[in-house]
Amino acid sequence: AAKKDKVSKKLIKELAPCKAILEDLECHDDAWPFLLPVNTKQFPTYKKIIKCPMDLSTIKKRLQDMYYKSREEFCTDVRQIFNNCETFNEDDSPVGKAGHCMRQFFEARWNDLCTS
Ligand SMILES: Cc1ncccc1N[C@@H](C)c1ccc2c(c1)OCCO2
Repeated sequence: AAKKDKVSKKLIKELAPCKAILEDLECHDDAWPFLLPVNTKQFPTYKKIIKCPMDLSTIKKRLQDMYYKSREEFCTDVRQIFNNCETFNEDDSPVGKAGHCMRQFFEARWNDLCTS
């Protein structure tokens, strides 16, 4: 039991900063395209083109459900949002530009975390 407690304490320590980063992403001016899963009725080709849909509300739920076993798993899901955005949207489209801006914001926050 002691070993397990050590692991879960480490995990809470690791994932607490991820929750803070997620909250900052959610309230960013350019977060609007990424707050909820892309509506595949509104974008019928999305499901065909994007194999791993991801959005901020899904990541929030996964954090709450203790789905992530490490900080890296959280980071991979966030990057999935921006990779999907680049695949589906033109760079100079409103959504494409928002994706590049949000990715830059995230990677800077992620670096702070990893160098803190
Ligand atoms: C991130 C993303 N990638 C591809 C397609 C959509 C989206 N986001 C949705 C919310 C979205 C983004 C932009 C919209 C929209 C919905 O509905 C209509 C007008 O513009």
